[in-house]
Amino acid sequence: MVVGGHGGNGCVSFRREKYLPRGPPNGGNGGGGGNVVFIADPNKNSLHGLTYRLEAKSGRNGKGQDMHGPRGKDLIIKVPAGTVVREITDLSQSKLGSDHHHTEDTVDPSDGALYRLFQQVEETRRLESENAGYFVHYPKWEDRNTVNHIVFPEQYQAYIRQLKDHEPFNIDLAAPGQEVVVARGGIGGFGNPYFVTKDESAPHYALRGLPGETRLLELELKTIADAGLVGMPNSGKSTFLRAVSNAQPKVAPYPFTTINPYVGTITYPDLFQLRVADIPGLIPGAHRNIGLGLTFLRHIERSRVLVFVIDLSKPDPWNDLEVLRHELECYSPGLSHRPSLVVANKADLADTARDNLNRWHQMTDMSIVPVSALHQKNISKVLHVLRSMVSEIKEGL
Ligand SMILES: Nc1nc2c(ncn2[C@@H]2O[C@H](COP(=O)(O)OP(=O)(O)OP(=O)(O)O)[C@@H](O)[C@H]2O)c(=O)[nH]1
Ligand SMILES: [Mg+2]
Repeated sequence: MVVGGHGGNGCVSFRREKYLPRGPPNGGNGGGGGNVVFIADPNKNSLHGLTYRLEAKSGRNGKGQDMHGPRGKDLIIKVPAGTVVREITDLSQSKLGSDHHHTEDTVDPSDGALYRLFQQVEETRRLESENAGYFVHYPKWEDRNTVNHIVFPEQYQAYIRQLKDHEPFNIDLAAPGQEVVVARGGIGGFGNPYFVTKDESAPHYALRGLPGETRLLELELKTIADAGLVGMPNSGKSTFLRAVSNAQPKVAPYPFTTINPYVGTITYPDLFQLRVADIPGLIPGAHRNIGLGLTFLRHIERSRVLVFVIDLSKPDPWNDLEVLRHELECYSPGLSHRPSLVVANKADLADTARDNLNRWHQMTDMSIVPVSALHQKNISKVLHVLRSMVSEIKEGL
């Protein structure tokens, strides 16, 4: 939930001087509330550490002697580049909620918590619209002031209109440095000098500040990588990423070691860099979300080149490639045709791997690069091919 800071109230006050007991009005305006701002930061890799309620500071109230209240401080939140921000106006629209699972890289409270948050937002909105107390009154003047005829300042009206009819967000913070105000701070109230007219030289009222915008947002990190490692669990994707990049994802001899995408950077000798995402393993049925498949498929969608990592020591490794392609295609038609290369891993496991490779070569003209990620054999061949593929795509953009 994001909440803009409350606007400070305007002040009702009059100048007091020794020989001038009822001086002109001099109440300051309230400061506007701070905004909640998201900014895409290329150095952030996950949404960890974000709290469920992000609230900017309120503006201060105006004071006598024409002292305007200072604006509330903005709350600036750095999110990873590639974060998609969606506003939830109706729980059934929630993309993540409907996947019935929760990953660590998304701010995605359990269904119950999500529902409660949603109710809170609705409640806040209701109170805002019912809160008719727009005015601050001079002490004991509540009953004497007649404010029904007062026309609100245009800025104030505009803010109220915008609170009522804003379009729900759906923003892709893809570009580093891109920023968006996700909840605006409320406008500050006007002090009593604003209401001076020729008939009313001493208004005994001022305007209250208005609440900031309150919104319920859903954040999803869609990793943008040059290449994504796509493979069955345990095929050696993480081992491969460790071998080629600065990243140190966990490697273990069992499936689903990797449960969150992990992005590593490969630096070539001439300092050219590529970002490679280690994506959790896919299994048959992933497009129906089996094995948390949908979350992982989303990350694949954002990789320019797909690197299929296939365990060459298993029987019929080519079947794995077909299963993976099928899952990609079912998730997003056309995805399986994205530029790709096949890394046949565990080529060091002698007998089966060599036979498999020979048979595979006979079956297809596709380029299949045998490697041993574990022993770092033939890795440079993959890096060479990968670089030329990515460069070609980038030049074409
Ligand atoms: N012999 C051999 N074993 C390998 C090779 N590459 C990876 N392994 C082993 O295979 C197992 C799985 O490796 P990981 O890198 O964790 O596999 P993964 O594809 O990331 O697995 P998930 O994260 O579960 O999807 C580990 O025990 C690795 O040591 C290789 O080239 N040769
Ligand atoms: Mg892994």
